[in-house]
Amino acid sequence: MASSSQALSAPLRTRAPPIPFFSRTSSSWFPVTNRSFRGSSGLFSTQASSSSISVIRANNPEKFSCLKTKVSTSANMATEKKAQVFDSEEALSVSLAKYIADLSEKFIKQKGSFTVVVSGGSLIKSLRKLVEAPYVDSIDWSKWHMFWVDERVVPKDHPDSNYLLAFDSFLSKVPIPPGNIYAINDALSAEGAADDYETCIKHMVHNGVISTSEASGIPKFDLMLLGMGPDGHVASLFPGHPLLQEKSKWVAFIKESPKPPPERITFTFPVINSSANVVLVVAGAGKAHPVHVALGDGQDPELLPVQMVSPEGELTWFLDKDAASKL
Ligand SMILES: O=C1O[C@H](COP(=O)(O)O)[C@@H](O)[C@H](O)[C@H]1O
Repeated sequence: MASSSQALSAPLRTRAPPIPFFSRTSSSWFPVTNRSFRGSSGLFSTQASSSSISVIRANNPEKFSCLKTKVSTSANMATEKKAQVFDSEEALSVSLAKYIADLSEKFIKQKGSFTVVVSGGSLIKSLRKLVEAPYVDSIDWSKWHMFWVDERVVPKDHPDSNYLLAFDSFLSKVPIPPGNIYAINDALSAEGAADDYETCIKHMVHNGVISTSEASGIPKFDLMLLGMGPDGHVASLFPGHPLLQEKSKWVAFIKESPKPPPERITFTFPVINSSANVVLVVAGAGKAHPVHVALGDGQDPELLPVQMVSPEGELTWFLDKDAASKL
């Protein structure tokens, strides 16, 4: 990475690996031109409606059931939602690790790299089986490129940092090259950090590490691993917030997050919905309502952000039985 040699200006725990920052002063940025943003197409339509749901009992005894939902997002486009429901969060994390390892192998074979976006929160704990045998040894970590769907604007050694959370339970246990870990620049303001991260993404698109959607030119990550809050928020996109409608920025900032800390940066729906694969990992009874609204016939007075997740590629839900209890 052009800027990977730039030293961290913020204090970091000594055990944290050096991570690249993306500065506007770098001479290596290449502006992405001739790329059109997707307009108000059905891909991030807010009016998704279920057309068919089938529930299949899976063979795996640890797996409670498998549910497939075909969701129409516009007259001519459809995203198939797949949901797997597990008896326990433990069983969920075992199956999630295999799912990710299989995708890693497929993309590395196809294109020589694997671009993975993670959220913060409980998702990170559900990745724990990936850093155990057999995956810790079988995955080609050197080909991984890791990004964040959202980050809190706090120093990297702050307990609220999504980077620190991922570092402690995941990054510190696998040999992803430090230059392939794209954390935000925590020395900047929220606005500055969002701009800087978008510039980083453009650079990675330009150098071919991140693919783009043929339809829109928007970055198309190989895998986006999302959590969801009890209010149905994903990334730092909260119910009723104007950022839900952001269509031109790839990375936006928020200074008044309803969930602390208030200052954050986040990928926007055009980027989330360009992904080749989105996985929504949700566990716990406290999240049963938004799951019911997004996948079943539950109602909410307002459109939940999670209902707007409708990627070009595949959307797969990993649920434990408590989160799926209202389905
Ligand atoms: O604040 C955030 O919350 C969501 C959901 O977190 P969870 O602990 O309820 O799973 C998370 O996905 C996001 O990355 C984070 O910044």
